[in-house]
Amino acid sequence: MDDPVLLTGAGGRVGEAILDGLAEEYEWRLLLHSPPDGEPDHEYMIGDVTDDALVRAAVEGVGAIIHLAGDPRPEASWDSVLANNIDGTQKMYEAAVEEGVEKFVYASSNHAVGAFETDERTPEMYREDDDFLLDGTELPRPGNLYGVSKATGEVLGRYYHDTYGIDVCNVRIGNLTRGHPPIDYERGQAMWLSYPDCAHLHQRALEADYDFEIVYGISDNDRKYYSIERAREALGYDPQDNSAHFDGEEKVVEES
Ligand SMILES: NC(=O)C1=CN([C@@H]2O[C@H](COP(=O)(O)OP(=O)(O)OC[C@H]3O[C@@H](n4cnc5c(N)ncnc54)[C@H](O)[C@@H]3O)[C@@H](O)[C@H]2O)C=CC1
Ligand SMILES: O=C1O[C@H](COP(=O)(O)O)[C@@H](O)[C@H](O)[C@H]1O
Repeated sequence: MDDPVLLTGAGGRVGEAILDGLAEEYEWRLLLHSPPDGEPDHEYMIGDVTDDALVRAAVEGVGAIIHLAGDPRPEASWDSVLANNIDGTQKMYEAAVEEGVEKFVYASSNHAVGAFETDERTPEMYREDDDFLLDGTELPRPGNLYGVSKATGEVLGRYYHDTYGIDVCNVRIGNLTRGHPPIDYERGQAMWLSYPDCAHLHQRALEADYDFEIVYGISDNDRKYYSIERAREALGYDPQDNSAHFDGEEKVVEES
């Protein structure tokens, strides 16, 4: 990707993981919601993704967008996800197709399919010996309004891809934590995404050739109930981390 890459929600956790790993790999344009504490190392703009004029200015001249901005709280209200997640994503897509942006990488979520985790399946499905596996071909099944907003973002991508041809990669991100997997949280360990694997996955989403994809964004965890085969096949994703290699905060197995 030779053109600049727009990273929305750049001041958040996923943005931090991506910039940690890929700061030098691209010419970044960051979209921040509020003024940063220090001076960022990259070009940046400040504003809200529901602001048409700001969004158009942010998208001008970029070749790709990684769209992270939004309300990430599973308990977020309808008013919040309607504005920040759904309307904001639609405005990003509209500006992207008008500007001729090639690739749109969208931060979807495990919560788009959270209602597959029924009382009958849990907690067994979070364990290594259970064979329940979602692969991205299933219909969304959100368990909260935040999940509804993430599924809606995926459908917006389907529409803008089918109608305007923009390449779209929806990443159903699991549970991103820095350094080690969540502790005493089987579900979080099953869907752990390490910071380095997060950066690598987004790099592959910027570099690979595809049309419209839905992939799961997790590390190569033994416990997984999300398949990462589509991410491997379509993007060339090759995760290096596995929550089973940790005992609490300690890494107890080194990869060979
Ligand atoms: N952290 C995780 O484990 C997961 C994150 N995601 C998704 O990844 C994306 C980023 O999540 P995090 O980095 O964890 O959240 P975060 O809250 O750390 O970062 C989100 C950023 O977006 C900004 N933002 C929110 N509304 C905005 C608006 N209307 N206009 C402009 N900026 C706005 C916030 O100020 C914040 O800097 C979200 O879309 C979230 O749904 C999905 C699954 C898991
Ligand atoms: O979509 C998201 O999912 C992660 C993991 O969900 P959780 O219910 O196990 O916490 C969450 O941490 C993150 O904030 C959210 O955006």
